[in-house]
Amino acid sequence: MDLTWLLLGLALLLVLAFLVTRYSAWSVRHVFRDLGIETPPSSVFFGHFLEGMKYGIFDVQTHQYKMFKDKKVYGVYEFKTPMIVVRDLDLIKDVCVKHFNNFVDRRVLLNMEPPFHQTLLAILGDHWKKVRSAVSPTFSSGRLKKMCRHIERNAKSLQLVLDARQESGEEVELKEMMSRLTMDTIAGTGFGLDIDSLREPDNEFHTNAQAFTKPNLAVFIVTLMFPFLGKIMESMGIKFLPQKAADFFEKVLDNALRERRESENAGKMHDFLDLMLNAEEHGKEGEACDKHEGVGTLTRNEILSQALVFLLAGYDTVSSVLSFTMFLLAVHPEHQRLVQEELDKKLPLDDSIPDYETVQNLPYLDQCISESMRMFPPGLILDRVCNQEITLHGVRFPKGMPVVLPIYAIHMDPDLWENPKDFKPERFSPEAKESQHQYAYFPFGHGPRNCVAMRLAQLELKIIIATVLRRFDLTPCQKTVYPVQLSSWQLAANDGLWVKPERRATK
Ligand code: HEM
Repeated sequence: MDLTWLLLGLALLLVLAFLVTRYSAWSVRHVFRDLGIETPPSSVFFGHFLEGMKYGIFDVQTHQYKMFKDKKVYGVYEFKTPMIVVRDLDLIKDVCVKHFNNFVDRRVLLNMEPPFHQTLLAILGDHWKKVRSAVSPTFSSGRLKKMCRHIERNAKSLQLVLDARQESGEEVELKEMMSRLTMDTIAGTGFGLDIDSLREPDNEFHTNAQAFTKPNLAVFIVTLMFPFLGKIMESMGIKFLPQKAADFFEKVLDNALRERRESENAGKMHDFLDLMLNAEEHGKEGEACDKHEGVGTLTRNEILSQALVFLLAGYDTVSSVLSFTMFLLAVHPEHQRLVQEELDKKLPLDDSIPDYETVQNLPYLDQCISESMRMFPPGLILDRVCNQEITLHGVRFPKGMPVVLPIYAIHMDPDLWENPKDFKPERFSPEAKESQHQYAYFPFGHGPRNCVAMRLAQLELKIIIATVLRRFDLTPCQKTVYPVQLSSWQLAANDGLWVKPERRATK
């Protein structure tokens, strides 16, 4: 009898939750009508989410973008949340740069647990400004030069691994290999740690980082549908990100910070850790941000959060661009040859690893990397939230409205890029760039909230690709599948990115 009542109660609760959610979804259907913004047909309950499930995020983004070809913006519903998608490039400039103060924040759907809840990606307003100014100097030219030795060390390691593969005639799946390499590089550039997951398949650092790239999508979807259930699940220990991996990194980061504090090299390495320790001297955990003594002071949680985002934001992004660029060059040998000719001309004729100075002037390699990030940008969309109502180019952005900038669709727009599916590095030659709209290409975002580590990322990309292509020809192999079939949910090739390294005949 008790059980029957319990089940009945539960069923009633579910029906009630469904009705409330359905009603609240109905109650926002007028938003775009009131704003005079068109929106593709959608389900009241799911919004446009089901289309994403059915066709995948890439196709849905480009399809909706094409539907409103002559409009500055259009609207989409993520379940019941209305969001304005900006497709006009001048309006994108206004949102990201000219009227940045109205659009400082990103949407924070699911944040990490303390102590990692204050990453640059997630924090808001003045708090973000303070932390961003403390972190930005990490990527000055002087510091980047010092970080370079870690990139060079890992490039050497990659060279040895590729030597072995080519001797045994094995093919290489680039994404897997580049993920390991990137993790080793981040551990070095960020924390002064020497790890070698390239040659140690079960490296703990790498395994835990991998766990972070496979979050619990069910938690994410349920939170989108019923935000209140997200909080309940969290309190029950059902989390979006794996707690075991978070605990592992908290320990690693605390150890790295402690060892550095006690080391005689503290303050002399000029890397991210030094900078964070320097900022830590004045900050006290628990203080409200406005009570800090000024810009440049950080609490322990702020430091741990930035350290973790350094790991996470730099991992999948850099490894994706490395692997897609090398893959595209393998399937387009004519462009690979041009990169190699440039390397042969500009780099010393020995086996040394290219360094900070030597990769500064490799324009054709730059063009190939840019073209690869146009076709396969790791950040598919950017978002901002309007914090103060504003009307721009006749479009009213109400306070609190999420604003989406569809990077992938813009990079694939045939009106901006002729035959956008073709790999043509010539699009980024100095002459071609002059005729491009400055806001038609933004793999690192735009404006004050763009990628804080763009220069480090570009340095890593150039050193690693130059190291590989100086010594090897990358060629297609039996497992190579081109054109690339992207997964529906993330920037990943369904069939992998397979190539064969062959030692160059000329070297
Ligand atoms: C090719 C590699 C990379 C790409 C394509 C990339 C792309 C991006 C994009 C699109 C954004 C959002 C920008 C915006 O909203 O306007 C971003 C933000 C960010 N990225 Fe990167 N990123 C890369 C590498 C890295 C690396 C190596 C790190 C760290 C070491 C990093 C750390 C961050 C951080 C902390 C933010 C948030 C910045 C803020 O809100 O102030 N990224 N990145």
